[in-house]
Amino acid sequence: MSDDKVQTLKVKRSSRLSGFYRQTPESRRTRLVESRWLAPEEAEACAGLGGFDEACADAMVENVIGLHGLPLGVALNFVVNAQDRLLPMAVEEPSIIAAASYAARLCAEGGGFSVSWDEPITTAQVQLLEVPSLTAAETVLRTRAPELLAEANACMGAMCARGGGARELEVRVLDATTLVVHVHVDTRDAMGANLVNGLAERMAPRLAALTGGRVGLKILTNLADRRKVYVRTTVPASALASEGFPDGTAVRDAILEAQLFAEMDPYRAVTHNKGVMNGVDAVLVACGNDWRAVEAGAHAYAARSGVYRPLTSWKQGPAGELVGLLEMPLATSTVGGAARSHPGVQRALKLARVTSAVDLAGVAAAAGLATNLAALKALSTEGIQKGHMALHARRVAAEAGAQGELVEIVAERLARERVYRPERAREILAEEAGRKGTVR
Ligand SMILES: CC(C)(COP(=O)([O-])OP(=O)([O-])OC[C@H]1O[C@@H](n2cnc3c(N)ncnc32)[C@H](O)[C@@H]1OP(=O)([O-])[O-])[C@@H](O)C(=O)NCCC(=O)NCCSC(=O)C[C@@](C)(O)CC(=O)[O-]
Ligand SMILES: NC(=O)C1=CN([C@@H]2O[C@H](COP(=O)(O)OP(=O)(O)OC[C@H]3O[C@@H](n4cnc5c(N)ncnc54)[C@H](O)[C@@H]3O)[C@@H](O)[C@H]2O)C=CC1
Repeated sequence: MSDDKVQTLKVKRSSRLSGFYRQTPESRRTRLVESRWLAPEEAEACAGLGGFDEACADAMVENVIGLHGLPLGVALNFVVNAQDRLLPMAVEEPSIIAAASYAARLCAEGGGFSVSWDEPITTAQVQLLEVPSLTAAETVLRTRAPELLAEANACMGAMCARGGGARELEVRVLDATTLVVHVHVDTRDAMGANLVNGLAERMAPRLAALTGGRVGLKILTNLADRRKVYVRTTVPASALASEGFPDGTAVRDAILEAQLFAEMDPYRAVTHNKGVMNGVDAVLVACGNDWRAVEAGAHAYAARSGVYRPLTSWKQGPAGELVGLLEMPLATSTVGGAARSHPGVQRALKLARVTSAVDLAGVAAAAGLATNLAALKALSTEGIQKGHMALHARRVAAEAGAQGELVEIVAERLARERVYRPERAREILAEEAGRKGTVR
């Protein structure tokens, strides 16, 4: 066994880092080193732009004129499949990381998150138009499927050697003369977009020759419904009690009502799902994944019945507990894409102890179930404004010109007054700066 593995077994890292949010970024990094989540040099490398520079950026996209930063935080308290995890989150919106950490703490009281997943299948679509006989085309494709899959695998030896490869060929009829051929490929730790797009282009002429059709588009589908992730969590009703809401069962019932609202009304379901994507996207962005692909797939999946529905479901369990489930397509990667070219991505994956693409999908989905729970709990009790705006107040204070400890002082006063206007922030700042004799 490697030294690293022995170390991992000896040191059980906790994701509960009490008081973390009251620390400075620098002392938080030190804390991650002390608690053995990061090596000292990794923690140091997180500072600033984390080693991301113009040369990296210029190699990544086109027409680069500079860099664009986002805050990188960590969500605490996650226990996923009985293992403590810290989740890196890159996001511009205040209160999401706090919400994820808060809900993960509630879920930890019921044992955390149980996560499972499908094989990492990415699907290529080859469109065939003007097919003379759909019946004959379907028959020939089904008969030749083993041979076509073998040919597909012959052009991706390295992927097959990793345990991936083409798994199934599916034929779908779109109209009287149009077929689409799906090639389902296990792409292991890659999202697999470039791989299956290349495969679709290679296979298309042969598919056209076999069916007599004309080749149309050749591209993956982002409705990755063969690549789903499943998360379950349980929160004891007693854990839901909070200041001003001492009856946890009443909070649970209010969350169940909120769930019903989302099930009955697509206008509400969209916002409900935005609360899920708050957590999912923040983890995906930190880990350099294609969140647009995941977003597109998630919403198509939410509407698969013909009506847009919530991605999560909250129910009452047999012992009165709150049981939450999330099922969604989640095509992730730990190789390829930005993983190669962005130094922060490798660090984020390491901090989260991500072992594979499906593992990343599992923790991102756990984050999504958590942010959904936090939002529903806030909405069902004190309302979203109190917690969210209290954190938003820090941004208002900073925008008004507050620096250092004055950010917290001004933000606290804004939150107490429940007024978040920039002019009020400037007034408070002038008072506080005057009181401290501080030049801002
Ligand atoms: C914001 C909280 C967590 C406060 O909630 P609270 O009850 O005031 O928190 P607390 O002081 O009791 O602390 C509980 C834990 O929360 C975390 N926490 C607490 N404060 C911080 C902080 N400053 N920074 C980092 N973490 C924080 C931290 O983990 C802490 O545990 P501790 O470490 O003390 O043991 C709560 O009000 C909440 O979850 N609100 C929901 C916020 C939210 O969903 N924001 C997203 C923006 S709104 C939106 O986009 C989605 C929405 C709402 O439209 C979706 C929908 O409609 O369904
Ligand atoms: N509609 C969409 O979603 C589209 C997305 N894209 C973009 O394509 C990129 C993702 O495509 P990929 O093919 O995943 O990336 P990629 O082209 O960087 O390929 C990843 C490669 O890594 C190699 N690899 C090394 N170790 C591996 C392992 N353990 N498991 C699997 N592969 C391993 C394989 O050769 C694999 O093909 C993203 O940047 C995405 O934004 C591109 C076109 C369309």
